[in-house]
Amino acid sequence: MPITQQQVLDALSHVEEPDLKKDLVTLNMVQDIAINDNDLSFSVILTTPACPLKGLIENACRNAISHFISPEVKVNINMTSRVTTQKNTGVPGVKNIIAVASGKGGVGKSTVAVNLALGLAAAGSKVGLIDADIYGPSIPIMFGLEGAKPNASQVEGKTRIEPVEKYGIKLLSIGFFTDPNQPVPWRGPMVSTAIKQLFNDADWGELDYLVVDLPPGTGDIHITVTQTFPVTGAVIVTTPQNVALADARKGIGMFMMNAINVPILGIIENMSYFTPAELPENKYYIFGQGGGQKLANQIDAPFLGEMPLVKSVAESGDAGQPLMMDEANPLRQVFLNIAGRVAQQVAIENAKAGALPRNS
Ligand SMILES: Nc1ncnc2c1ncn2[C@@H]1O[C@H](COP(=O)(O)OP(=O)(O)OP(=O)(O)O)[C@@H](O)[C@H]1O
Repeated sequence: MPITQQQVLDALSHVEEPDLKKDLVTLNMVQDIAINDNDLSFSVILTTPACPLKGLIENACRNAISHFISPEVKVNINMTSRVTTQKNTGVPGVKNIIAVASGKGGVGKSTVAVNLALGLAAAGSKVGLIDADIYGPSIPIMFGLEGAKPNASQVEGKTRIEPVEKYGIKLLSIGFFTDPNQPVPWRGPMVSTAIKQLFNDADWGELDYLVVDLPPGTGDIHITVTQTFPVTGAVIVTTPQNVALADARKGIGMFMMNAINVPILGIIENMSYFTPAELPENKYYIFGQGGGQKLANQIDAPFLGEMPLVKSVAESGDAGQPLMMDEANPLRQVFLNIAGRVAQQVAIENAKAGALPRNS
């Protein structure tokens, strides 16, 4: 008996998307079914190319075909993706805005923002990065782009800024428009206007994720960004010390305020432990252990991962070669995992708001 399309759909309706808690057929994630005698092929449309559940879902599909139709069927699955979006982000073509924030300065927020953006891009997403840290923009240095000046043109009387492209992502920093040797005495309204221009006057094209590196703490820029643009969620970076965790909690409190109401995608703990290069198996928890995880538990948010304190991280940032660009660096995998978890949380937030693969 030849296999029918309906049999395939019935079999795959037993496969649940673990995060979205619905079956693949209901979610319209199964497409392009083609049957040729005993050969079956179809596509599964995931919610992000960085999906950490890709292998698990593929296996579950194979098992379902084998169990509900026949183990003899030769199955070819094309695992592809369409990043979901829940609302107009206010920036044409941009599907999701991810804010990266911290309570304290110097905890590695920019390092995380840069490598998160590159990690999402490495998995195949279209990614942009805004350095909104108006008081200490560090992204030009981390990308080796000091002194870079983005092209700007006038289109129908409006300024159009071309984001700079490097390492496969598009980026803009407030630092491209200021003199790095001069302090910039910004007033509140000037800050607000400058930040909005990075979003509104730039030609971002089509982006799956626009990562925004916010300044540390809570202030004008946070309010401008969260109230002007519907941010999909915030990633909070902290170190394990109690002082850092206390400040991170304040930052989280701001995102949770009614007037702001930005979902927390999760906590990333940086500088979790120190590992000397000559003793890679040893972990020294010099700032205390488990603080980031505890904070995540307290606010009922996911713990997205921990990053050790490693000399190569600081060196790569200073050299303008982010660690994600060094294929040999073992921390690269740590960031790919973190990027996968962040993308997963974005998809979950989008699904909560009713945005599923079929309608994004
Ligand atoms: N895991 C790490 N191991 C070693 N050095 C790190 C690590 N994370 C960050 N650093 C270094 O610490 C310094 C501060 O990091 P970064 O600029 O990312 O912090 P920040 O929180 O964005 O600071 P700011 O207060 O400027 O916003 C940088 O020199 C960076 O290279």
